[in-house]
Amino acid sequence: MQQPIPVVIVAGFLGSGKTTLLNHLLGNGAGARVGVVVNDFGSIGIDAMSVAGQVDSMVELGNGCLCCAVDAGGMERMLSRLARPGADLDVIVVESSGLADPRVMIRLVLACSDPRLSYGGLVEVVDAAEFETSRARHPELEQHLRFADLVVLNKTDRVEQTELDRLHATVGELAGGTPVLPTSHGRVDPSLLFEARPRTERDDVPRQLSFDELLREDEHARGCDEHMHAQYQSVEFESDRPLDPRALMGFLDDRPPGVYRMKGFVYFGLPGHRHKFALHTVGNYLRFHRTRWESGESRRSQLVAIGTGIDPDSLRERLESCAVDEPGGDDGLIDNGMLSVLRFTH
Ligand SMILES: Nc1nc2c(ncn2[C@@H]2O[C@H](COP(=O)(O)OP(=O)(O)OP(=O)(O)O)[C@@H](O)[C@H]2O)c(=O)[nH]1
Repeated sequence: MQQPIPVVIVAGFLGSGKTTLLNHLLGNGAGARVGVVVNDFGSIGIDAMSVAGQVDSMVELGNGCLCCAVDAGGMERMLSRLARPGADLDVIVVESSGLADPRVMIRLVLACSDPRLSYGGLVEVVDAAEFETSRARHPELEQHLRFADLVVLNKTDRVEQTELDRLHATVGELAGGTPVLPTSHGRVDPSLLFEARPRTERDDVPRQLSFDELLREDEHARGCDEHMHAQYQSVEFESDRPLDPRALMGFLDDRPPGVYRMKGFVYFGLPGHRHKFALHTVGNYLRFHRTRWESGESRRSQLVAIGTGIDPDSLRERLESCAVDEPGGDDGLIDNGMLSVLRFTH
């Protein structure tokens, strides 16, 4: 019989770099056929749009956290669909939402009885620049490290070397001996992940909580209220009208309180700047990336804001006020506002 397809879970807090890592794997997999399950917390599938086109086979689950929106049967159906004969996948990567509980994700994969599938390990992505702030707010993030088979300490370019060394040690300690790989932009050698042995097979690594304990723990039965995502909300905004760059930058400089993460695509519609601009904010971090519109894709902006205590109406109102009928307006200024966007564009 053929070897079962390993199912690797990629988890990590909001904006830590999971999609970036996934895209790196897809682009550098040395010919490996990769199937993907993507899960967005918001109802607009920004992550799915960010990986589409590169992946051999994808299942998308939007509007809810995989760990609560899907039961074991649902997970098995999704994975079995990807593992269908003919798809000939080498690995399936499940990218969980930034608010999912990795323990639940592991349990869902382990509960699959399809012999074509096997659990391939948990990769926990940590944002080096935001970790200390995030774990102060969500101490459960420390626990998540303990279930990882590999911790990717991402965004090392955003911290000083001495701080990085300190973080590396702290994360390593919290992860209880699991390897910690410092990197930037998710540039992890794919062979590390596709060959990662699942935790069930590893007896040499000190653990604070055994795998059986993890499985026995019925924390999820206590309900979703105790998960991080119960505290979080997502607010979606879409517009067919172009957004004025100066107005949008004004909004981004003064983001509504409670917004931790924003992502999506922006259409400015200005001459020379008609690309699809991907927007990401994580904490104070702000970046645009130029991407391409698919052929036939309508030129529009789609944004998702994720955070706590956001007033959805006022957020949408403020974004709506950035939309214009005619890009560029007629103020006669040479700088049409794009300079401030381009300063944050990579
Ligand atoms: N400076 C820097 N930016 C990074 C790095 N890795 C990812 N980013 C950026 O961080 C932002 C968020 O990255 P994503 O890969 O979308 O993060 P994510 O974990 O998938 O986000 P959610 O799915 O919303 O939880 C994007 O702008 C990335 O380009 C890195 O190593 N360094």
